[in-house]
Amino acid sequence: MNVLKQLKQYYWKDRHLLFISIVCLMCSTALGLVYPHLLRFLIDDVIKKEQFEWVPYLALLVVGVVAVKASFAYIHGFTGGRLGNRVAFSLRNALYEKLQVLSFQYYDRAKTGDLMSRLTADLEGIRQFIGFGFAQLLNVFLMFIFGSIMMFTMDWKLTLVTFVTMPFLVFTALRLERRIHPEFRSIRQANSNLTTAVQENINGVRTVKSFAREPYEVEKFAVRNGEFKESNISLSHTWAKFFPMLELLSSVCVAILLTTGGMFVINGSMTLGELVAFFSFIWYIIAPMRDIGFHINNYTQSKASGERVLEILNQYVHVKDKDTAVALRHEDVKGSIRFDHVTFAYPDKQPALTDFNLEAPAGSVIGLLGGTGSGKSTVIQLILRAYNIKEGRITLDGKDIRDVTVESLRQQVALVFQETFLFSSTIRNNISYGRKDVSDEEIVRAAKLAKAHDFIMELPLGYDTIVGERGMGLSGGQKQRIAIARALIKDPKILILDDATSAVDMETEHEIQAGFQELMKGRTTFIIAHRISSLKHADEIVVLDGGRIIQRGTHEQLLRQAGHYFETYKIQYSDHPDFAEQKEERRVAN
Ligand SMILES: Nc1ncnc2c1ncn2[C@@H]1O[C@H](COP(=O)(O)OP(=O)(O)OP(=O)(O)O)[C@@H](O)[C@H]1O
Repeated sequence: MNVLKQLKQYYWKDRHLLFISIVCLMCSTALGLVYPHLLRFLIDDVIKKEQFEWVPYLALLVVGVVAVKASFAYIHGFTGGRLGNRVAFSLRNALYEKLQVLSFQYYDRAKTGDLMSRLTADLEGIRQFIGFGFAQLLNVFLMFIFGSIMMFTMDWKLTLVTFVTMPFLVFTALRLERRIHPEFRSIRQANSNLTTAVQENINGVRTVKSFAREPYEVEKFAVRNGEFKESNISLSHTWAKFFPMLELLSSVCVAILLTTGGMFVINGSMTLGELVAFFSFIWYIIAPMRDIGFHINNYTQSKASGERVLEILNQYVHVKDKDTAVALRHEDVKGSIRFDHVTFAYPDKQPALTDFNLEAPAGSVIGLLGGTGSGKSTVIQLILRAYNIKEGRITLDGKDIRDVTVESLRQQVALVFQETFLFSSTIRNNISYGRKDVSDEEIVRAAKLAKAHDFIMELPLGYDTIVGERGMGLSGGQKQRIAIARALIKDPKILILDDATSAVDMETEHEIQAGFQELMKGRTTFIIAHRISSLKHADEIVVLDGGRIIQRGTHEQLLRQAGHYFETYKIQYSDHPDFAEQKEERRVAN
């Protein structure tokens, strides 16, 4: 019930639907109690006393009762359906909203397939339970109470005798609940593992095919599918074990009733009509007891689902605004960034940056160079406040970035990654993604600056061409140019190019960079690149190794020093005419 309590805010606002649904189900159940009385009347007062003129009235009454009962059932179904769907709607929105605010730290470990299964299968479980399961579970108890009251008022001795197996029935039903709950949890987990396997396989289809690893993938899927099957089989085993037991215990009740009740009728302490009515009432008790397994099943399933959904909703958000955080105004931001003795480690890892210091005045260009894993991307992530730092501070125009709202901070920054993600939408929408109101002229201007306009115009639908989620039909370089245009349109104060020109050839890189020269004016730019050609115009180049700065200076200064920068230069420019000249300059300088 704790899960239901935690989910209260999602269904409580529609409580009128819940109440109507429950009341209607109760009324429908209560009306069912009329039948046994009608039966008793038919046998004892009509058939035995040969008052057959009552039969048509009784038949009409039954039709009337059925019609009213059906109306209540309809209202129960209608309101329950509405309630379930409304709850699912608000939960789905809440989950999606939460997914937007969860920090990078969460996504570092999250599995897409798992998240998808929580947003779909688990939500469906909750919808079913809140819409119908809850009212039905309550109805089970009501049927039991109504039925027992009726039976006790008719013949309390017979009722007591009949109820002798009830404690065993309840005990078995409760044991069943305890057993199947963990099984449902493993089914849900196995289901999400299965979804993850499919999702990763589809996402990585090119890698799978290029390594000819289809058989391995099939096997991996078969293992997970096997786990899913085993969890389901284990559940049906439990079910198969318990269900006959519940059936047996309820049949014992009926047998006791028939024997004892039969004796009562024979010795005249009960009429035949009363026994028949009693026999109908006993189903009011047995049916809920026998179905309690099904309802408990339903309840435990949705409880397991609810736990998985709540796990996301209750997930801690690492990066969030302080109460005193101020929103930056775009026009006031100049863009100077400063790292002040920053040491940062990803969770459970060695520091990715150690005592990192950097001064990037507004409008300057900072180049970051270093081997794989040296910490370049981490510098960028920290500017965006993707993670919280524990030591040191990062400031924007002198303000600690923890004192400004995350949204307004990120609005000042535009990023172009090595890997471009395009949404399955038109090229126009992909370019204008970072801003709300953008004119076509601005889109074209940005595309021209990013050298994307010409190839876009060659596409059959131009800017209205729909690209797939992986930028279907576009080359790596073309995707990247769209990403560059997307960054340009944001008119950012801080521009970050994370290996942004790695997928384009040298000539295009040169062209794009010519565009960048204009773009970079008035913006602080961080360039991560492996090519010296992308960095050499930077005002300062920082060379990183193992999270520490090992060299810093301008291109010219660094070329005059022995070290990583010059070694990289040597490798990239060894067959370039400038190289001999540079070598000579260095020799003279040394
Ligand atoms: N999300 C993450 N979670 C945990 N550790 C990470 C994460 N991202 C990076 N790291 C670790 O931090 C260190 C620095 O990584 P970073 O991505 O900053 O290097 P990089 O210089 O950008 O490398 P590359 O050129 O290969 O992209 C590495 O040891 C890396 O394994």
